[in-house]
Amino acid sequence: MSLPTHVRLVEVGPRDGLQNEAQPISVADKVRLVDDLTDAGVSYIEVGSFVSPKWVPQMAGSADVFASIRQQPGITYAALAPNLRGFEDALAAGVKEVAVFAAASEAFSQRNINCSISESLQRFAPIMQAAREHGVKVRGYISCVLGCPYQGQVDAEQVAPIARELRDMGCYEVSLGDTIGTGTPGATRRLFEVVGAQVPRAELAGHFHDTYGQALANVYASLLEGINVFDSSVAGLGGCPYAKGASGNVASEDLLYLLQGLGIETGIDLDKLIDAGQRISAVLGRASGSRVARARAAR
Ligand SMILES: CC(C)(COP(=O)([O-])OP(=O)([O-])OC[C@H]1O[C@@H](n2cnc3c(N)ncnc32)[C@H](O)[C@@H]1OP(=O)([O-])[O-])[C@@H](O)C(=O)NCCC(=O)NCCSC(=O)C[C@@](C)(O)CC(=O)[O-]
Repeated sequence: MSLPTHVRLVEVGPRDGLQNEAQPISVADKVRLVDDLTDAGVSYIEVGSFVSPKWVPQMAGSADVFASIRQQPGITYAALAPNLRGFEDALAAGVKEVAVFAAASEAFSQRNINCSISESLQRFAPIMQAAREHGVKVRGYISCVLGCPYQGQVDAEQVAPIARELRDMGCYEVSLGDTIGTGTPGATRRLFEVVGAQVPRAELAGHFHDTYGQALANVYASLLEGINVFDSSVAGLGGCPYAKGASGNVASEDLLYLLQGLGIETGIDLDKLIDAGQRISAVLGRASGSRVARARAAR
């Protein structure tokens, strides 16, 4: 398969990246991060989550963040919604696109959203209905597609029917999440072969955490499978509160560097993206998780 000429990056740093941070991060710092990403030319930014603050305290101020970010036309500013309550809160905050999140492993589903996989899909049904009524687009996530922190191995055959169900319910795209980063390029290719037989590849995205250092290789394997949308996190921020030891997503700067090297367009300015990552890393008081950003800083 030939490589695409254009890839869409879904920047999840402000949500997936920050949700696991123990230290308080001010609304102003979150707003600054989103605005910096807008200025860098990112076309899709996941800004926050309308989840229970008891479960994920760091996302509690998401409505305040939405109220203060500088929204530019043509850019999607999205949020997670686990249930109808979350969807309604997102709607009240002016959110135009939400993401629902399921898991490929029963154990992870219970730890993350306190219900079984099938119950989670039932919970999404009223969200899909309300979203249709309000003209809100819905993206779907599936976690643990290449391994689960509680159950271990997850087969692609477990992922495919959930992806198909999310699509049938009305998700315009389903992002397959390697939550604990154990996936390898071989397993990634097989995953997209199996899931791609049930859901068109143009409606699938890759979401790779870099815990085992495989994320960029998995992106490349996905490109070879015809996948054109990837989630990433500026400065490699992140980890999942319900996957102990999981590190951040593939760093957006490193992903962009890879894509630029392949001649693939994204519309994003690498220097500005690096600046955005350096600024939030300074707020967090640690070095950027992006190797490209660190290499540039050392020059
Ligand atoms: C789904 C629930 C709410 C179920 O949690 P529950 O305890 O079963 O829910 P409940 O309906 O029994 O409600 C319990 C309390 O939460 C409140 N509540 C209920 N819903 C909401 C809401 N939407 N917003 C705010 N508050 C809410 C509700 O009002 C009540 O408050 P109380 O009466 O105790 O004061 C909970 O488990 C939850 O919020 N989980 C979120 C977990 C999460 O955000 N995980 C991280 C995101 S997923 C991820 O990172 C993976 C991904 C997407 O990146 C891909 C990958 O890497 O794999």
